[in-house]
Amino acid sequence: MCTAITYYTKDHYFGRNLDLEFSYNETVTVTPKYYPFHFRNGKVLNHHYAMIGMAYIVDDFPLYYDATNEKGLSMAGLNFPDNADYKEVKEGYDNIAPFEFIPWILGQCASVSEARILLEQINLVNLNFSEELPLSPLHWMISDQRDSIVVESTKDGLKVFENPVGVLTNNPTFDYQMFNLNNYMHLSKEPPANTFAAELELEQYSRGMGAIGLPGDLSSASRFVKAAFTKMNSVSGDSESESISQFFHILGSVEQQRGCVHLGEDKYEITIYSSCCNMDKGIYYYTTYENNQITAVDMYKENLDGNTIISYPLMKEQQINYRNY
Ligand SMILES: C[C@H](CCC(=O)NCCS(=O)(=O)O)[C@H]1CC[C@H]2[C@@H]3CC[C@@H]4C[C@H](O)CC[C@]4(C)[C@H]3C[C@H](O)[C@]12C
Repeated sequence: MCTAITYYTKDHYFGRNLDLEFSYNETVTVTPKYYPFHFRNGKVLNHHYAMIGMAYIVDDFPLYYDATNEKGLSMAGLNFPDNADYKEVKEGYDNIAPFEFIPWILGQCASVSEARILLEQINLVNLNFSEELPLSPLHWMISDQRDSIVVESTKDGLKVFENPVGVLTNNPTFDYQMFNLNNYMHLSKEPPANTFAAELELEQYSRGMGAIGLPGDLSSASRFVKAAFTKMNSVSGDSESESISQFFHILGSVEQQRGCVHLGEDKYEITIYSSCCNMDKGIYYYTTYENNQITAVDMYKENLDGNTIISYPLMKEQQINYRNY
């Protein structure tokens, strides 16, 4: 499972937790403007927006999990098991495989409203990358500096939801996640008043009691509520340091600690990495399960007029700042 969020201060930020029990060899990947994207439907994008994000590179193709382009448009794929339904190739549509979806949108669109136009033409097809990399059931959050939408291809067809919360987790479908927030409208960052029974002398014995009932488990429906509450009530300064610190704390509220979600045998879900991309500056920050220090890659330090993919392996070991050695 995963959680993606946006967060806006002076600048705009987009990122996610990637939760899983294993990892491919994903790297922070910059695709410059002249890298030719060959799509399975025969189209080629020889010139497109550059992008930075987390990708697993196979046969010189960047399989992006999440990315941000030069305009700040950002997109992340999150697991959507049993609900995702990809279609047969359809005449008259842009037939795009799920693994091509991020390059297709981020390569060509500068904003969510431009993405909406391409989405009207899109048919997500059931085409895998290779025998070894089968189709993954995904849904996507697409965000810019103002808006967020969620795209889900299910048995009912392709749906695009407005996402006023700027949060996405996994199952069930997005309309449920939004409706479910109604159940929590009584939660508050303020101390509670006694509305339980006037004759009882109930007491506020601790800070934080206004949000008693906020889910704390790691299911996707619960993470959606927890992340939404944390993000919507978030307060931080607007400097780069304050903004990204706050961002990682919001993601931290729904991170997976090894041991709490058992997947059989000796397998456990963990938050493999957490990312935070400054959409305006093209800087991709991340931490990993065993490296709490933030590492960053700045897209604009690369030659974006090039045609070959640039890839930075993840720093996965703790960088401890020993003070008396
Ligand atoms: C597994 C991840 C979602 C995390 C998650 O939610 N895990 C909980 C599982 S559960 O919900 O608890 O069951 C997703 C998110 C993005 C995905 C890649 C997208 C590109 C590419 C697409 C190809 O088709 C297959 C290989 C490919 C590299 C994909 C592998 C994998 O699928 C990735 C990493």
